Amino acid sequence: MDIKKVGVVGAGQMGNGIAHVFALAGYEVIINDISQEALDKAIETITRNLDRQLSREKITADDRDGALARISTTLKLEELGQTDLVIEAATEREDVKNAIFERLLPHLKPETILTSNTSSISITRLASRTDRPEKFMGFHFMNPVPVMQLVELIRGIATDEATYKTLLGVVETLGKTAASAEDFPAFIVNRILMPMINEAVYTLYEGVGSVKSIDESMKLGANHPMGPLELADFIGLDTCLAIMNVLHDGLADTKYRPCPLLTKYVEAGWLGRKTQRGFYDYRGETPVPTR
Ligand SMILES: CC(=O)CC(=O)SCCNC(=O)CCNC(=O)[C@H](O)C(C)(C)COP(=O)(O)OP(=O)(O)OC[C@H]1O[C@@H](n2cnc3c(N)ncnc32)[C@H](O)[C@@H]1OP(=O)(O)O
Ligand SMILES: NC(=O)C1=CN([C@@H]2O[C@H](COP(=O)(O)OP(=O)(O)OC[C@H]3O[C@@H](n4cnc5c(N)ncnc54)[C@H](OP(=O)(O)O)[C@@H]3O)[C@@H](O)[C@H]2O)C=CC1
Repeated sequence: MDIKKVGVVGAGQMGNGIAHVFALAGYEVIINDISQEALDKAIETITRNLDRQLSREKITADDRDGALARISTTLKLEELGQTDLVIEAATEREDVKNAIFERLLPHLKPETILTSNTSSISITRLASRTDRPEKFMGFHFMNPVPVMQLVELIRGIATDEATYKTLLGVVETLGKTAASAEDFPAFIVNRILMPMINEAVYTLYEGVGSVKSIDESMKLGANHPMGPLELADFIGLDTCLAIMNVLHDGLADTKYRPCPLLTKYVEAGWLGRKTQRGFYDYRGETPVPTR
């Protein structure tokens, strides 16, 4: 199938990154969100990140202007009706995603491929609630999308070969690398990454180390580009907790139990960078550890 027009649902950090890379690769992109403020912020962020790529000579001014001209935004989900591919990148909650698909489906062309950027939720279960499980896939980008090379492709039990091949081709046009993962809780990257982050939170909770010493240890001792707590703040603590809950429920093993301290931060609304407070406080000039 020839993909030209792409719809992105959810204008958060993943939605804006996904819109950015598709527009830069020449696709027409329409972004939907429930909040006008989120849509405005997404355009602002995309512009800033394109400018950054321009200043580092990764792209030309024409590339930047072309990409921005190919992106539009809407509060009306039905305006995604004429797209060839939809990527749902809204909040990591199954009820939110199901409600989006339910409202969107009556407006979609029958041949449109429907995907979710979910970090952890069963693709088979999400697909089964739609009218096109054979044209439904997990399309999992990594954060920050313009920088990270990997895209995980997750086939549900009913996904057909044509859909998989189309998305493989799309990943190639983005200049990224696809890895196939089976449809089990949190797929590959988060099955491995999230228990590490959760363990870092336990290490903090049990007083083995401070925020600073835990992050420094993993950066300088294991060569990670970010410490695990800094990375958790970057991903979003609500998303980290949601993924741990999917692992815990889906694999029924106590080794995946979310750390109570992670739960407490989420209960406080301290979700990391996106709310300016998490394991670090980002409200000043430089991030300050909160413990
Ligand atoms: C939760 C899930 O479901 C799955 C996930 O995504 S898990 C999260 C996966 N992501 C990670 O693990 C990220 C780990 N962190 C990193 O790799 C790095 O810290 C980082 C790439 C984010 C930043 O790197 P850094 O060296 O500290 O910062 P910085 O020098 O500003 O940026 C590095 C490059 O990326 C570019 N960049 C950073 N963010 C960018 C963005 N949002 N858009 C465009 N370019 C960006 C910079 O321009 C810079 O480019 P050059 O190499 O050409 O100079
Ligand atoms: N953060 C990460 O590192 C990664 C996240 N993901 C996945 O991507 C998805 C999005 O995550 P992320 O971008 O971080 O989350 P954010 O919280 O940054 O953004 C989510 C956006 O979706 C919006 N939204 C909520 N409900 C709806 C709806 N019904 N219709 C349209 N938009 C809606 C939110 O609006 P509002 O704020 O008003 O609620 C918000 O703007 C999740 O499934 C997550 O698991 C995948 C890879 C990496």
